[in-house]
Amino acid sequence: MKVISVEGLSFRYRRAKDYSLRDVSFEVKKGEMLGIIGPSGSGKSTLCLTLNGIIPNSIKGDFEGDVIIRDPRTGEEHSTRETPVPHLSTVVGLVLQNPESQLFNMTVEEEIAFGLENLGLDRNEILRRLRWVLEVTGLKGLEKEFPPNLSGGQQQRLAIAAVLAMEPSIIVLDEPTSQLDPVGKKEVLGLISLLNREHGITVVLVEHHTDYVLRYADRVLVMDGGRIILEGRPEEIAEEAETLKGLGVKLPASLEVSHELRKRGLLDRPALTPEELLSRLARPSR
Ligand SMILES: Nc1ncnc2c1ncn2[C@@H]1O[C@H](COP(=O)(O)OP(=O)(O)OP(=O)(O)O)[C@@H](O)[C@H]1O
Repeated sequence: MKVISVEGLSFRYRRAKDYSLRDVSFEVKKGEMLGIIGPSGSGKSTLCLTLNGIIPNSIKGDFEGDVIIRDPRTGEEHSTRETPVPHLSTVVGLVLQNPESQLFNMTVEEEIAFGLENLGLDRNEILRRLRWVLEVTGLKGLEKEFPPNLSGGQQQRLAIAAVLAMEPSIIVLDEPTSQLDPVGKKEVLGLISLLNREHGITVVLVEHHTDYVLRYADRVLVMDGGRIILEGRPEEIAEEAETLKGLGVKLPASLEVSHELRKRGLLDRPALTPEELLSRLARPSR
């Protein structure tokens, strides 16, 4: 079942000279993890903002085409142009780069409960969701903490927890690890995999870590100049190492090495992970 359908989407910010998105079309199926990569300024963040309706409802500009979100629980379809953002955010949750910009309550539990109180849920339902998200995001025991006192990884997990409490079926994350140290990155990427694999949440992930995207995403979009220039499974995208390098996208070390070996006729296809590269190099047929 398709949960996101983007059709002929173009967007130009108010007063901007150029379009930031140009005739973008793609679909996301229920339970998929879609990775989005591309150079800086290629339109990845703008695309994320269109998926929960912030563009064009709150950030206005010239908007053409359609973004349709289907709630797999009810089967209802929402055109983002015609649906208020608070309603869409119960189907599509959005997590941004900088966790601090998303946290504004005095304690972890208030941060998580905030959106739920606004939904008008009763106390028992709020407590049920609070317990669940604290457990899933590994923040149990930190309920009374002041969010700025948490580590970067914990803060970003809290931002994800607050989004998750709305029980969206889709989560869109725009470079959620870019402000984090290596430990924080690992925590957050681990949580995203868990949500996708164990909890069936559909994930759209913009991530500079191409190694993670190529390892875990089901499908990958590569953007440049507001357009989708490549779309495929990670193995297919890995075949385009030269194009990615030309765009300035940082390749995972295993892909970089296997690309060079392949150019010299020493490997028949690219390796997505160090484990794959090592096991193929150990075999006579590569
Ligand atoms: N609020 C805005 N007003 C006008 N132009 C904007 C605005 N936000 C982004 N842009 C422009 O839209 C284009 C796409 O930017 P966007 O932030 O979506 O790219 P990105 O791929 O997410 O980049 P990065 O990886 O650096 O976050 C850029 O040319 C950018 O300057």
